[in-house]
Amino acid sequence: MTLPINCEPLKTLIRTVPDFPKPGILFYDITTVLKDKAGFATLIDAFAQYYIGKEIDLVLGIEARGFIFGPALAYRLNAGFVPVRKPKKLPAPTARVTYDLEYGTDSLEIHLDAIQPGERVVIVDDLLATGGTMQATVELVRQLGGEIAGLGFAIELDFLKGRDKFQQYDVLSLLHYDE
Ligand SMILES: O=P(O)(O)OC[C@H]1O[C@H](OP(=O)(O)OP(=O)(O)O)[C@H](O)[C@@H]1O
Ligand SMILES: Nc1ncnc2[nH]cnc12
Repeated sequence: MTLPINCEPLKTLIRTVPDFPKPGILFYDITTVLKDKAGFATLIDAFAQYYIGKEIDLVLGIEARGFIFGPALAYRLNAGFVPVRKPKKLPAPTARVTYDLEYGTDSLEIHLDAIQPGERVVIVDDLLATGGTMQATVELVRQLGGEIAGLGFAIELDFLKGRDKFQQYDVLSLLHYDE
């Protein structure tokens, strides 16, 4: 069996910004790893290695930062890509869910015809904090009858315990932070 890709060295490429976007929030900025060609490739390779062979039909990316990882991963898995978007961006009929964030509330939408019942879906995002965003997306997939094969994050903020919301799912986080 191939050893999992160790992403730990990429922590040196992730910038933390205090008090963004609000006082008291330590923001994990991925732009600094994205612009590093080996860093970005390592993240996509690590996701791909985990999901290859799991018969994934669709990769869903959550606006905005899930759009960075989702299409690259979908290409590697020979899967389709579906955008999950902030309200009023998608042109055709949608399902919508409203949710709480670490720093506010928001809504997400998906096209009603984006997933056929029984299709196997991986949902990706850059970061798991409270899990509200992913929980809303899981609800959208459930409404459309998709089968959730996995939830993938580049970064997990372990101390916010967002993972507890997804005990029945296969959650992959490439990097973990304890504070
Ligand atoms: O686990 P949660 O507490 O829900 O937080 C995680 C979400 O928050 C951030 O997105 P944000 O809502 O800031 O939107 P953006 O990607 O458009 O900046 C991040 O990219 C995740 O999607
Ligand atoms: N602390 C954080 N840093 C980056 N993105 C986030 N999304 C929610 N919390 C975040």
